[in-house]
Amino acid sequence: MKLTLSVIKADIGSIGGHICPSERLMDSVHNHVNDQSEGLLLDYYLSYTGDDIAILMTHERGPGDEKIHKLAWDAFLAGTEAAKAEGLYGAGQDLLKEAFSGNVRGMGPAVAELEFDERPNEPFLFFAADKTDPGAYNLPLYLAFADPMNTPGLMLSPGLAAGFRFVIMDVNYTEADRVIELNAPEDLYDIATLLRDTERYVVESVWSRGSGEQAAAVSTSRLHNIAGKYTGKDDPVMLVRVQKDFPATGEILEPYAIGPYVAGCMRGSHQMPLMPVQLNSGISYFDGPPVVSCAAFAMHDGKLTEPVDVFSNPFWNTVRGHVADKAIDMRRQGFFGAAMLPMSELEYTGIMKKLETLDDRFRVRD
Ligand SMILES: O=C(COP(=O)(O)O)[C@@H](O)[C@H](O)[C@H](O)COP(=O)(O)O
Repeated sequence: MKLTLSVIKADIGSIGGHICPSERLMDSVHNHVNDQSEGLLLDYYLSYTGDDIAILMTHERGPGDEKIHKLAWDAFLAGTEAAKAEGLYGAGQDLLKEAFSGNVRGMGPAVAELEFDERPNEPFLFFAADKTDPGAYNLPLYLAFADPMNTPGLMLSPGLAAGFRFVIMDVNYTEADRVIELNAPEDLYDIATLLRDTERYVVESVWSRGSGEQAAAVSTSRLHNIAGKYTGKDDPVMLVRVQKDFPATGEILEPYAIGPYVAGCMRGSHQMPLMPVQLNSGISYFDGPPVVSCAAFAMHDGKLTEPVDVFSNPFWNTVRGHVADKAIDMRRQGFFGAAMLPMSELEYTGIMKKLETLDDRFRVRD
């Protein structure tokens, strides 16, 4: 029987603006998952990153399973009630549809799922980001799975020698899922050509070409495609299997030391550096900076070990310092130039209305 790892996350309310869920909210989601897990889940783990709550679940029911997705949806509904009772900001924000219809995809919550035959030892990483969108993982995944400057395993390990297949989604296409499959290393320049455009092309999954096994799964939902207006950034989750036929944990983590500029932060409309943070960290400076957390696990027969908080290692304090410096530098230029996203990507419609009004006031000189 294959095992499935499902992570489903949502922003359903926060203390003090969009910064962090309350204890009562976390408890209500936890209680619901705990009460409903029997006979469905092998194990689960709950955490938050910024104001997003993620439910990581292990089970044998395969990706997209109605009962698993409903369990998470109902847990978020229970949490929303707790959020309303406490007057939290944005209660139920990511639950964009009235009624559950078989699967949370397209309903607001973000989903990433992996199905595999469990190895005798099964190490994997669970990433969660806030105040940014799924394109934030493009660079770390490219470097970890396709660049020997980052991942010496591509040169040194026979298990990685055949390279990796990237499945990339065009997230601006709203009619259906539009994807392309490209192979590293042969298609490297084509992969780079797409992944540089983080707002349109997003890595959905990565596969080992040697074993055929799936290495990574990323949530690719775009909330504004579902809601038709800004309802918060997409705040992506990701699962990555590591070691042996996959990159080592350290090779997956190395790119996060760059603190690359990503879309998001204040009002989802800025370019700010991505800060690796500890598990269960809130948001602060300029509704940001965009943050990413990572929990490392091992599992056996679907039972999870305790999480290891990889970005709590002292090494990452220096990185956080660099990222904070980059963030403050960028904020010095306010709305100017690269500090804000291009007009087409601005998450608030107010500026578009303003431009229309100003357009009427333009006149062509004789
Ligand atoms: O990006 C933000 C929230 O994102 P999130 O929902 O947490 O993904 C914030 O910067 C808000 O846009 C900002 O605080 C204004 O919020 P509103 O007053 O419009 O709710």
